[in-house]
Amino acid sequence: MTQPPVDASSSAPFVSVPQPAGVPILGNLPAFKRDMLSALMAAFREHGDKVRFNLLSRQALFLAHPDDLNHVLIRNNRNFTKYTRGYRVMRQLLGNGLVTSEGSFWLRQRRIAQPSFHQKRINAFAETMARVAEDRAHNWEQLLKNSGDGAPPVIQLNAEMARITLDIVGFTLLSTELSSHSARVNTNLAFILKEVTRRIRVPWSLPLSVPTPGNNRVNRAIARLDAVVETIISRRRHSAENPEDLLTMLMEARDEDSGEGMTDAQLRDEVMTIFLAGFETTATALTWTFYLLSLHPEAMAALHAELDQVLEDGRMPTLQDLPRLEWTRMVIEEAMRLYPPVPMLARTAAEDDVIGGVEVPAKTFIILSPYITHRHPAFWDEPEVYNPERFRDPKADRPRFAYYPFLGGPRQCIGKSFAMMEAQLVLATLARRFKLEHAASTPAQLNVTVTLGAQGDIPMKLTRR
Ligand code: HEM
Repeated sequence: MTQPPVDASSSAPFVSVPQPAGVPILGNLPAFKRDMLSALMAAFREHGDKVRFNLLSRQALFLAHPDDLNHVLIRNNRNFTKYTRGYRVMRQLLGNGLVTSEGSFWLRQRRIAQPSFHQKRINAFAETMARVAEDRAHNWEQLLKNSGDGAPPVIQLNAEMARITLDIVGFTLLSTELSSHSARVNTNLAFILKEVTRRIRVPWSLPLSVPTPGNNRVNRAIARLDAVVETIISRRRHSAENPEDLLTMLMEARDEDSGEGMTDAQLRDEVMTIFLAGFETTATALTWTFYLLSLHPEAMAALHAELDQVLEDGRMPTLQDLPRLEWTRMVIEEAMRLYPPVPMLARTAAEDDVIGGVEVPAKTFIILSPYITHRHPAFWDEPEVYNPERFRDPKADRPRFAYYPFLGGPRQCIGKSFAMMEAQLVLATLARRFKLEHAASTPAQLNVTVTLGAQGDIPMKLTRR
């Protein structure tokens, strides 16, 4: 379902877009502060594809229709920048790396990083990805052995997945073993992402330099992550080895004009970004994939049947197996439809524009949400129902932005192919040997920060297949 063609001369003024009722002065800000994703969903259900919000002094426009997403992310992408409050807070807390930077500086950094993500390069990571998952599988075997004939051991799913994906990013992109830092990176990053979200939702917050107890806690978490990043960089600087990885590319990059390399601070920000973007997201995708499989035994049985057929004699999966691990791909894609690891994104309109027939003034804050568009009833039958079959045909007749867990356009996730290959290999490696059953009596609750995690963690009973 596409929207009627736009005739700019007959476009509707911005104020004609429906707006949910808010409170005096603060407008819709309190509803956002309480639960932004639910506020967006309620507004979408009531008002449809475009909803206007009043956020204290700023006007925001939420867009759910794939045509409008195409306009913002591709057609007129240059007009939609990351100069938003959210990215500013992320920049303060996590630095000015690939995710948060803008303009010619971003483009230069993206060009430096791009070769590390070429398909050929990524293909060479397949073995490492499967091996890291296999190492974790040995650990799970040990847990099962230790439990003997007693109650099956219970693992914390997200922590397990984060450990695996952090190690994969470490070995493949930084040639560094990171699992010993896993708990520290996980805890501190989770805390910082929560803080980023809190700061975005309040009208103002004190700069980090003001030593309040809250700021001190944030600064300590940043310092702990910094210490891990600094160890990685300084070890490399003092090492005789020069592996062909992303870290080397970043360290050897020279400015075309000045011939200068990146400053230590910039290098730190890029490595921190790889932490932020490269492991938490894939861990979240795998967590929801396993969780949903545990709630849908028929989907789990289909997965096991596929793995038994493709990985004869229970061998480890390889790069060559990926095209035949079709159901494995489909359950991951359906999990990312229902629980996209990045549930909401924002942009700022640099200049006046017309989006889907509506005049949008410069400085309007634009809100996008894969979580909501992935449930758009015009593009998804029974959107709340778990059904991996939707993804059997990769060329299914859907508009480009009906499904966009990795975004699209120039700012599309640089790690898209890396992440899909990693998720398929990790899921195949683990699911061919184990069955995970949800071990809590109540369903997992969402924890919405920059990413879409579960509150607490998701306990899973571990058994051998
Ligand atoms: C399932 C896993 C993943 C999902 C769903 C995901 C999703 C996304 C999304 C939605 C964005 C756009 C963010 C924005 O506009 O602010 C993004 C950007 C990015 N992602 Fe991913 N990502 C995943 C895995 C990865 C991995 C494995 C890496 C690296 C190893 C990575 C590195 C990046 C980087 C560097 C950017 C910024 C790109 C740029 O603006 O040039 N991501 N990702």
